[in-house]
Amino acid sequence: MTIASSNGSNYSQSPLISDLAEAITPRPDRNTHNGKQADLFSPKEEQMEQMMEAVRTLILGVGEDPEREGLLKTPKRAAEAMRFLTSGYNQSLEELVNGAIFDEGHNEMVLVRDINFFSLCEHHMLPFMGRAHVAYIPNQKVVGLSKLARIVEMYSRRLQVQERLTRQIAEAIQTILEPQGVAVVMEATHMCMVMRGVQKPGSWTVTSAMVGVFQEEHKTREELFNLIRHQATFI
Ligand SMILES: Nc1nc2c(ncn2[C@@H]2O[C@H](COP(=O)(O)OP(=O)(O)OP(=O)(O)O)[C@@H](O)[C@H]2O)c(=O)[nH]1
Ligand SMILES: [Zn+2]
Repeated sequence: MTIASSNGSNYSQSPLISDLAEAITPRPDRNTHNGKQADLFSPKEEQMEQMMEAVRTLILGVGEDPEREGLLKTPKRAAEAMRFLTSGYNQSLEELVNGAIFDEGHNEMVLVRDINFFSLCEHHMLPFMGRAHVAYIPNQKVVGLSKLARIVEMYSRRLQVQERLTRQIAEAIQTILEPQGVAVVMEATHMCMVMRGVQKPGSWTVTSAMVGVFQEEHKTREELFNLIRHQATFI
């Protein structure tokens, strides 16, 4: 059995080479200069301009003045922040794993507990955050431990619902390792339930996704939940 604990999110992200840019229809007025097609903006720059414009509209919408000194750079800052918070769209599982799969002949449970994550709920685009616990029972092959945290990071940095996020992490591990089983448990607090709406600070949502032996065997699930509950005293 292997247990690792992680505080997650301090590694750098992949460069932002945007797939999203392609999904946004180019604005002909921006691409035409003196009747000719001019490459004045790369898709990424154009997308950034559009996001900044949207933030200016929001600032106006709340009754503020986007020309006020303190708000002048806010559209740029907010657009860059949003890009970072959704940077998981620009990563792929293959790139992220980077071949770090090892044939160790290890067949006991591996658990990385307490992986911090931050995501955005797709309904309100407000943060939800908490801890992910990721376990699998190998079928000979193991993956580099940090890659489990990176998978959590990649799917978290998107517009999400917690249930889908939990399932996508489990499916990704199933895809890369074909293990005997995968379990993902996520505990999160949603700002859309805390700062607005029903306003319930202190509420935690727990979701799980169980695959293979974790789904089939009660004993294996029980072992997992004991390990998640167990407080580490050795660090
Ligand atoms: N299942 C699920 N629901 C979520 C998640 N994040 C936010 N929600 C919920 O999405 C629902 C959206 O409900 P709506 O009635 O369309 O929106 P709303 O009027 O803003 O809802 P309230 O939050 O109740 O004020 C709310 O119940 C949120 O709590 C999530 O990760 N999973
Ligand atoms: Zn929400």
